[in-house]
Amino acid sequence: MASNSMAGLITGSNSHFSRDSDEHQTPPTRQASSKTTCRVCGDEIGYKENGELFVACHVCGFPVCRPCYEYERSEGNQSCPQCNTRYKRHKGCPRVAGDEEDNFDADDFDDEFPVKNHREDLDRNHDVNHVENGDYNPEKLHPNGQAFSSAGSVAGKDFEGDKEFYSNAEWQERVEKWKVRQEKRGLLNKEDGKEDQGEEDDYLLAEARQPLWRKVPISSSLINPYRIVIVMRLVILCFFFRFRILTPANDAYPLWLISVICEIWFALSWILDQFPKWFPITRETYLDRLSLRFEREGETNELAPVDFFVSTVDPLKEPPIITANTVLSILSVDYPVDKVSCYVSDDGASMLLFDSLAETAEFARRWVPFCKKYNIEPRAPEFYFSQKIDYLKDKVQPTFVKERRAMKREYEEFKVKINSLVAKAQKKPEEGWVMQDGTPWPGNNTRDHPGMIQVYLGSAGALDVEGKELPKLVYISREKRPGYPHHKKAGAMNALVRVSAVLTNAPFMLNLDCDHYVNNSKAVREAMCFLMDPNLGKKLCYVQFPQRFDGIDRHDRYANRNTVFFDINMKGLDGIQGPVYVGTGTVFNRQALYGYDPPVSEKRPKMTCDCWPSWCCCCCGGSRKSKSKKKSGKGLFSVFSKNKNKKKMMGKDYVRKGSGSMFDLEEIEEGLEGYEDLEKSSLMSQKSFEKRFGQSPVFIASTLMENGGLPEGTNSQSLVKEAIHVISCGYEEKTEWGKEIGWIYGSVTEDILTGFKMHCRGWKSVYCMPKRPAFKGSAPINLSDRLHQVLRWALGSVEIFLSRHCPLWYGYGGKLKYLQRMAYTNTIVYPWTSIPLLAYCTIPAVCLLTGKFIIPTVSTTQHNYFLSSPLFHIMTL
Ligand SMILES: O=c1ccn([C@@H]2O[C@H](COP(=O)(O)OP(=O)(O)O[C@H]3O[C@H](CO)[C@@H](O)[C@H](O)[C@H]3O)[C@@H](O)[C@H]2O)c(=O)[nH]1
Ligand SMILES: [Mn+2]
Ligand SMILES: [Zn+2]
Ligand SMILES: [Zn+2]
Repeated sequence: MASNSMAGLITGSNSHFSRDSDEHQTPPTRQASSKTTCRVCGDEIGYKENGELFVACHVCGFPVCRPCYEYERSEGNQSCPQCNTRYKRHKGCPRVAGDEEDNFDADDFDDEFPVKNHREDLDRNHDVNHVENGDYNPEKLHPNGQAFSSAGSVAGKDFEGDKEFYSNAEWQERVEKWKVRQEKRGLLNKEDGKEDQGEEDDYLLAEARQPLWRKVPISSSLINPYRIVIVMRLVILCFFFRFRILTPANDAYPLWLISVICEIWFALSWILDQFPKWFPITRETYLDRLSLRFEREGETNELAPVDFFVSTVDPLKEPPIITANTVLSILSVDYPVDKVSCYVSDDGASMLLFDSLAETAEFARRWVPFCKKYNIEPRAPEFYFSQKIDYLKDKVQPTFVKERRAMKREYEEFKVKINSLVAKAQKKPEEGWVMQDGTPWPGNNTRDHPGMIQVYLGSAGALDVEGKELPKLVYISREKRPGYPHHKKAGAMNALVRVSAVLTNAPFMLNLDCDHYVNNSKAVREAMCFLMDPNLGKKLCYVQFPQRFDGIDRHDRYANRNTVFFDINMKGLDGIQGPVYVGTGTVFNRQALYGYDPPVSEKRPKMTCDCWPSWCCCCCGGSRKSKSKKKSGKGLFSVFSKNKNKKKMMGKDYVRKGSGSMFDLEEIEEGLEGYEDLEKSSLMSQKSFEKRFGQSPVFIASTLMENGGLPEGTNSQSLVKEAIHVISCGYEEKTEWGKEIGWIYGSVTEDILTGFKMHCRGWKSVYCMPKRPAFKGSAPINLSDRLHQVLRWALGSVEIFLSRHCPLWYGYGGKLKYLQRMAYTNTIVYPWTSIPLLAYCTIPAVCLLTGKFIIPTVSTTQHNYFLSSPLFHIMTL
């Protein structure tokens, strides 16, 4: 089954080394060193009764004097001028209206934070204040790094009482590193500005600890009029129905009944549409803080790796040059190269795409360094070169113009090569396609072919022209056999999930359609501001970006832009449980796709089915045994490998050909002695894991690596073999793929279903709208394509409506918020509105033909109801 007959199968090794990143260095301007003057009025900041400096904001420590602080709390907008955090009440301060809200001020996720986090936040503030006052000094650390000496305490509390916080391993580690670096610095510049340097560092450290994102509420003066109009319209609707029901048309009773039913349906669908828009929010991210926190100078880069998925199916409808542009824009994203991998799924098994990718990889060796050197946007060459802007404007490098011209020429050459490949691919030769090395192309029959994988670039592959590493690029065509359902895009994505788990296993994955390129090279960083947030991140299943399009005519003839949906509905959902998944431009949390529940307080994720209330969850098995939880991926991995020979006894016809012994058992078994108990439990859980994830020990081991990464003791050759195994067409049989985990099957709008499943489990999602659109796609710009698309979406909704996943009755007892359920219901019942709409439109014609009228002659007041309803409809659209 497995084919590795392909020419030049290159595999990337998995060594991760960090690179000094010099492109993201924008240290914010330093604050004035004076910590005792008020930054609002310039007065001296006083001291408290107990002789300590007054601190207004416990989050950023922005220096503000007491009178200004009190003015701000009573008269102003009640929050810190720097970080916008709501001011907390100080001891001995007069109570101000709104104080009782203090517990609810931070954000909507606040109520779910474990109590400990609140404490952490508080304690962190101390330390920030410390920093702000120039007293922060790691030298004062207790040898065990657990407590500060209380001598320098300025924040009004004694540090001795707050030891728990400093036992936080992460923080400890950070301080430790910081200390080391500080010492190094000290050696380097002994005489000059050691103090200065320290202060600068203090400031950066404080800045890095500030929140990575902020919720920006939409001002009530803007949103309240809308709410009022909605309520008014609701009231008018009630009057309207009262009137309609009390005045039946006796001579045309059936007609009247139909029209009232239609009207009730319209009213209901209007309610479904309006109410999820009640609490819209927007969010702001702070990329510089992300960089300060995770990309410290002289330390390993701690940003989380991301696997990019691109799906393609038909090289004729989705031209290879477009796919190539998408791939190029991914390879050149502004992110550490060793943390980016790009997986291209080819459901069309086309040699054209295969060859185009080889060319693309070659071109990327010149394109990527060019993008990074001149920081250009967008990094998809086709769209970059067709921009009609003055590209000379803010460019200072003298070489830019020359290099740009050269690059443009090279891109044109590249395009010519791709076009000639396309031209060659127009007519399939009788004997099928033959690869460059003379072997026949395995995918000659697109419905019956083996799985194919080809790895380009990456650390073991080609370097760019400047000798730097490039992200890994992987071509994948999953196995297709007659009789095996392939489940379209959902099936392709699940294959990608498994291949990427085996080859790179990044904790986050970005999913793009082949016609959606990265328009903002910092998009992944934007997503990381949420996903790497220590509190929010663990609860997020994905970050959704709006879908934006190129090449739509000025009047948006076919309503491709979907402004109401992407700029209003989605923001509304963001204020509830999170935006729906729209199929592209989404960064996923890998754990969420594996069907786990979001972590509850301290506990590790557990698995439950959400098809029934929680009392039945014991039947689903698969919950992880507590013993195995603490094990590293390496250990569990070896447990599975060890039990390989037991598989036949378990009644499964699991035979893998030619995979041989992939892992050095002797070596990884070390340290397992004395874990009899563990072995038993993991044997049991192994079975349930296989039922869930399928029979790949490597894949199962990878699911246990909570922060991603590959288990130790693997080699890339055997990993590629395993990758071929996990994309075989029978792999998903008798597993939960597509049912409970990964992309969910059963609808052509698999995206709605997939997002819905995760929200039902209690995950949240976030809507991220950077100023520069993160991704851009090409929308169908001819009528028939657009109609097909809209029809397909409607059919997809109907499929969900008729499936067991219908939001009307699925997942009660779970954690789906009711407004969220309303929104999902709206997205799947809308196609049905066409029926009452049709009926309603024919009623007047029937009335005219039969001469019977369903509306009695109306008085002036009744007339007003009729008039006001459409009026309000226009207003609340
Ligand atoms: O068998 C298939 C069929 C489709 N695709 C890919 O799926 C994506 C979306 O398909 P397309 O035909 O372009 O659908 P659209 O209606 O344009 O896409 C929107 O609607 C889809 C269904 O809701 C979502 O999956 C998409 O992400 C979203 O952009 C494309 O990248 C395809 O290459 C496959 O990989 N395999
Ligand atoms: Mn599309
Ligand atoms: Zn002041
Ligand atoms: Zn502040």
